[in-house]
This record gives sequence, C-alpha cells and structure tokens, in this order.
Amino acid sequence: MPVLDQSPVISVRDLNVRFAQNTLQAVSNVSFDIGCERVGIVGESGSGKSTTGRALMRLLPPSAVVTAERMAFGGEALLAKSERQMGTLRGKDIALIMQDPRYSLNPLLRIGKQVAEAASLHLALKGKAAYEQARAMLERVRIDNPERVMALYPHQISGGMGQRVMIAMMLIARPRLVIADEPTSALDVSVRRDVLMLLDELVRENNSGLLLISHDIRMVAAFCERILVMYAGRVVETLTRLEDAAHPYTQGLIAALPDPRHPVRRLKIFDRSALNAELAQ
Ligand SMILES: Nc1ncnc2c1ncn2[C@@H]1O[C@H](COP(=O)(O)OP(=O)(O)OP(=O)(O)O)[C@@H](O)[C@H]1O
Repeated sequence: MPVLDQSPVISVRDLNVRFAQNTLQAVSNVSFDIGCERVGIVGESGSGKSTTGRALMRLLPPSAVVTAERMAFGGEALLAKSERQMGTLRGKDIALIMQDPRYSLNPLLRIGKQVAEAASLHLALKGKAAYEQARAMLERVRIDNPERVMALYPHQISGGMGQRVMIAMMLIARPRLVIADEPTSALDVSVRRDVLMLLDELVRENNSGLLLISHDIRMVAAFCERILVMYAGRVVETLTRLEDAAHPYTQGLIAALPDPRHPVRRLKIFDRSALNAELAQ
C-alpha cells in the first residue's frame, strides 16, 4: 500500500507581524498547519486575516516586520528565501486569489494572452502549446466557448467569469497551496457558491491545500475542515464545526451574520470591552 505523505504543505508557528507605523501588532503568535485540506481564517475587518495570508507569500510592504518561529513551505523556511526564490514559488507552488478579478487581471491584455502567459511562465510551454493549455484550463473552469472568451478583454466579461478566469490562471500550475482572500465577496450573490464550489473541486483534484480567508464564518464552515477565528491579530479559537463555537467572539460573528433560514430584524452587536479585557489578561 502506498504511504501517503502526511507532512503539512505549510507549517506556521508563532507568526508575528507589526507594521512600523502602527502601535498595535497586526498578527500575534499565530500558529497553524495546512496539509491537503481546506482551512479557513475568519474574523472581522482588521483582525489580521489578509496580513497572515500575505505574510505566507512574503507579499507585505517593507514597513511590515515579520517574524516566526517557523514558517515552512514543504519543509523549507520561507523567511530564509531570497526575493528571487520567492518569485519562483509564487504562482507556481503558492497561488493567491484575491477579491476582485477586475483589479487582478490586466485590463490591457486579452483573457487568452493572460492565461497563456501563466502557462508559459509556470509550465514552460510556448506558443500554441501554451494557448492550448490555457483553452483547456478555461474549459475546466466551465467557461463555455473558451475560444470566444480568450479573445475578450477583462472589462468585457462578468465578475463571476472574471473570477473563473483568475482561478484558471492561478491553478494552471497545480500549486500545492492556494490562498483565496475573500474570493467571492466582490461577486454577485447568485454566483458566489458556484465559484467556491469550483475552487473547492479543483483544489481537491490537485491535492492542494486551501487557505480560505473570509469574514463570512458560515460560508467558510461550509467549505473548510478547520476554521481559525481571528480577533485583534490573534487566533482565539480553532473549530471543526460551527456548533462547537465556545468563544464569545465566535458566537458574536455567527450571530452578526444574517441567516437566510431564520431572518431576524436586528443583528446582535457583541460586547467588545469584555473581549478586549479577556485578551489583555
Ligand atoms: N500595508 C499596511 N500598512 C499598515 N497597516 C496595515 C497594512 N495592512 C494591514 N494593516 C493593518 O493590520 C491590521 C490587520 O489588517 P488586515 O488587512 O490583515 O485585516 P483583515 O482581517 O484582513 O481585514 P479585512 O477583512 O478588512 O481585509 C489592521 O490594523 C490594518 O490596519
């Protein structure tokens, strides 16, 4: 029987990020491992979710001081890598899908050229082979008539299709880790679930790890095996099911989201002073 590789794709211990201009630390002692599984980070705006994701890709501005006892990708220390080495890892081994495809796609290049460029860059394919790989990948993300879409510019396609194109570009090299930072929050509600299901399907097919960053704890719970709940830069709770949420902040996040099954007129506001007092201890 083949021995499955159980080692984590990424292993993080005591990640700390401080921006020089801020008094409060953006990320404090965050630790987690991600294997071939889906892990979510949830929390309110400013809790440190995106900073954590960008720290993994070493994409933070120079004003950010990043330290970690360990931040290893496939066993290799990310903080010890040169910018050139990181440039090779980004896109090929670790992919980042961001919120709005309108800002991630190059407005001046046709869709086909952009996806084919990803194939050339990461798979060393040229000319017709790169174009054919791009066409196949667009078909894989269920874009009808990919040849027609390849001839279009980003402004000529919908947000949902734009995000499918981004997923095609980002997953063409079968990266081992995909970081998706609010990948559907700029999209129409009607297409959000389809886009997430597609991302989930491709990540499983490739045996990649997924770090899904979102403020929507219910959406994350529907797709992820584990959820890290962040508040003020710290992971306050790690969950496998929403039902197990014990921390008042997590319960507040759940209560603060409208639940289509039980519409309520007023959403709860949680007691921030009690939480801050608890964290200060
Ligand atoms: N480039 C930056 N320069 C200075 N401070 C920053 C920078 N990026 C983030 N921060 C600060 O770091 C903290 C965490 O921000 P971060 O963007 O990681 O939160 P978030 O949970 O992803 O929020 P959101 O859901 O709004 O994206 C915040 O206090 C924020 O102001």
